[in-house]
Amino acid sequence: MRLVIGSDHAGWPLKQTVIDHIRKLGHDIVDIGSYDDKPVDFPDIARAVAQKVTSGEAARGIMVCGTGVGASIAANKMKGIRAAVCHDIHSAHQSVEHDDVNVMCIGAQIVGAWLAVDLVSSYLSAEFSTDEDFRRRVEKLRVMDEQG
Ligand SMILES: O=C[C@H](O)[C@H](O)[C@H](O)COP(=O)(O)O
Repeated sequence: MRLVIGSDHAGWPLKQTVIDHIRKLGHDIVDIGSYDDKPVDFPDIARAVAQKVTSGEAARGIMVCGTGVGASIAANKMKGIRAAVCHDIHSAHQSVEHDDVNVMCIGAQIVGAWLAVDLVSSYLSAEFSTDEDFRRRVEKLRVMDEQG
């Protein structure tokens, strides 16, 4: 899978661990920054991650900020994005299976490296269900994106 990852300064320390893990899993990942602890605004990075996903350049995205919350709010402002903070394994895979989440957000101040890589593995191995209930609900999300 081709992926995109971004972080703000608070997420940056965890980001490289996540990237290394994703590469070991055999995925192709583009790192759009940030690249150090210099303060940056998470909406700018989340927007860039979202654009890579909505353009089709990446199948899914990952954002790492302090809590994952700001990143998910920002990414969800972008049409076509279904972003979620996932700090437990069940949410990491069910968010894809039921909700077709395409940007997973992680808080580097909340989870450690071991949990982060397990979250990412769960997220990447999950597929959107073919169940018509879940398809109908995600279609309603798409309509909300279009019409409010
Ligand atoms: O939801 C927002 C994120 O957790 C940010 O990473 C956080 O607000 C950054 O805070 P600071 O600029 O104090 O490091």
